[in-house]
Amino acid sequence: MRIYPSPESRRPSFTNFQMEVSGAPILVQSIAQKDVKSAVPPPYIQPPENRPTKLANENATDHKIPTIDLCKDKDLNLLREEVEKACRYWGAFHVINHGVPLPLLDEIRNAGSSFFEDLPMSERLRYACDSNSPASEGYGSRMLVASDDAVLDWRDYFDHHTFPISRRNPSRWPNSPSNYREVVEEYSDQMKLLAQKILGLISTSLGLSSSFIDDAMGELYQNITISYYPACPQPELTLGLQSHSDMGFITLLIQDNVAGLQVSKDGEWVTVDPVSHAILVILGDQTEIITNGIYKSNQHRAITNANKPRLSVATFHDPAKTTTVTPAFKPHKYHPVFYGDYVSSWYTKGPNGKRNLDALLI
Ligand SMILES: O=C(O)CCC(=O)C(=O)O
Ligand SMILES: [Fe+2]
Repeated sequence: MRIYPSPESRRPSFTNFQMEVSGAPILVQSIAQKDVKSAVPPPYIQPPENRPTKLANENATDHKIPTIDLCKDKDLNLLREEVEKACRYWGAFHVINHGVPLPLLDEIRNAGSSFFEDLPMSERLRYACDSNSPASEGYGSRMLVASDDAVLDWRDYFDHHTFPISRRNPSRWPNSPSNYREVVEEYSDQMKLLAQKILGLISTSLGLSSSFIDDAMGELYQNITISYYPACPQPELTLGLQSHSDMGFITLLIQDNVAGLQVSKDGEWVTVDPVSHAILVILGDQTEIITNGIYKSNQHRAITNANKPRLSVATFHDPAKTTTVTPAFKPHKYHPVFYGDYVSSWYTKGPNGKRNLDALLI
């Protein structure tokens, strides 16, 4: 459980800090570039119990996250068994031979790094998201809006709304490099296909029909978030992204060659080695609910490092806010969840590990 500092020892709130530095939107990139060379500002300092105890890799166990080969001629029973094991024991796994063209993985990583590294800040700010509404599209840094006391993540991001097609408006995305919008659209379509394939495997691995989860999800809502973690002068005090599980059904994530993503396994943090051609599948909270807890959503976080910036691309697959998700097996271990309420609660309270999901346990 997170221990909040007593009021007297509280760090300056984000709002005060914001005023101190001129009222402009606060992006970690601008802080990392000019204001801070040797110390991070107080709003980014994690309480001691949340700090990474040692730096990159050193505190990770030698567990390795499972890798599942999705090659076409694979025996279907073997494939389901591998999926079952990975979902039951990890809630996250790499897939290879996934059918997504490999050059596309590099193209979206390159498009992202070009936005964060090649464009001047004034240009990037033309795409600033609305920092007063959660999950708004565009360039931003702050994930949560409700609490001024939340410790801030050492991360900036660009969020794209990609499905349903009615939400997709490429003119709101950068157009440099010149293929940026095209790459994001193509990547979005490919991720949707892969997510549906994997949700089918997850369903059949539990004896459900292959369209069971897809049908329960209803209209698919997909967001693509490119996260950029600038090098951080004090990685031992900060997190790139605090510990959380993803809210929806399934997240497909790729990273660059800088390690930083850690998944929780049996109470320990395990660093996910970057594998450039692999895609990481992360089970979200709705998958835990619909499988009645047979499969657990994966708790994960990102750490920072002092030497290099890091980039990841996460593609989230969620139900509509009007959808209710109910466990597929009885007796139910979770209350049915009205997804819109779940999202509001997540953004109001913050993730803090898996507390929002724990609140639904019967
Ligand atoms: O950057 C990463 O590797 C993790 C990103 C993530 O967990 C998220 O955006 O939900
Ligand atoms: Fe996540």
